Amino acid sequence: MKIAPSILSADFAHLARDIQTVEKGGADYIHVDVMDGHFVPNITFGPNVVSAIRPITKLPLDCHLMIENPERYIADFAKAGADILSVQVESTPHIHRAIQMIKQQGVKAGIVLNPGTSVETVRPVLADVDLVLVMTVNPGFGGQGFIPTMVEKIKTLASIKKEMNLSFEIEVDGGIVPETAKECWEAGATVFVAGSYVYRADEPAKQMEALREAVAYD
Ligand SMILES: O=C(CO)[C@H](O)[C@H](O)COP(=O)(O)O
Ligand SMILES: [Fe+2]
Repeated sequence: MKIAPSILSADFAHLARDIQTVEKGGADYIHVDVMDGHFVPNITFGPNVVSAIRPITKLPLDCHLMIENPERYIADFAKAGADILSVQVESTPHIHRAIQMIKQQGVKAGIVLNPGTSVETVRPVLADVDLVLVMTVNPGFGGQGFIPTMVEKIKTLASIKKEMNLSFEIEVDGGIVPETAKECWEAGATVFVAGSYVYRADEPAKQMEALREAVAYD
């Protein structure tokens, strides 16, 4: 499994410290939640913050764009140092074009499905992406409860992936704790975003270890 701590739950006054803590603790990616106050009712980081944190970690920056018409900012985020750029399929009428724009920047391309968006919607572009992120909460805020019906959706996606012989990662985001991580892993998820579970604790490294253990012993 890969663990991607979300800096949405970090202490913004000590972002460098909090990123380095999870890097030392064995994180695989740093998950950066970009929110514009339109697509979701919250505002967070822009490309300037991505370029500021780029030099302080070797980990890939996994940027989750929750912004309307993300095409406008793909080049900016790529130049800022994003390694994976994932766009919400509901945020643009031109998801295929957005994916191509991300790839032209030499960055890994991901697509994100809100809880109410079906996997069938993205079947025509699955062969073009490196990652599919299944939102397991409604996007906008950290600390929300996992939506249990998303497990079935992950299973459906994993079965289409197998049927089409594709190799994209299946990422889950929202309400990830050991119990939900285990369910998502068994359903076929491979990358686990965790914000509040990792950061709202005294020892983020121990939290990540607990996620790995939940998956290891089934
Ligand atoms: O995309 C997100 C919210 O829109 C965050 O990545 C997600 O909510 C992580 O937070 P938590 O693990 O606390 O649920
Ligand atoms: Fe996210």
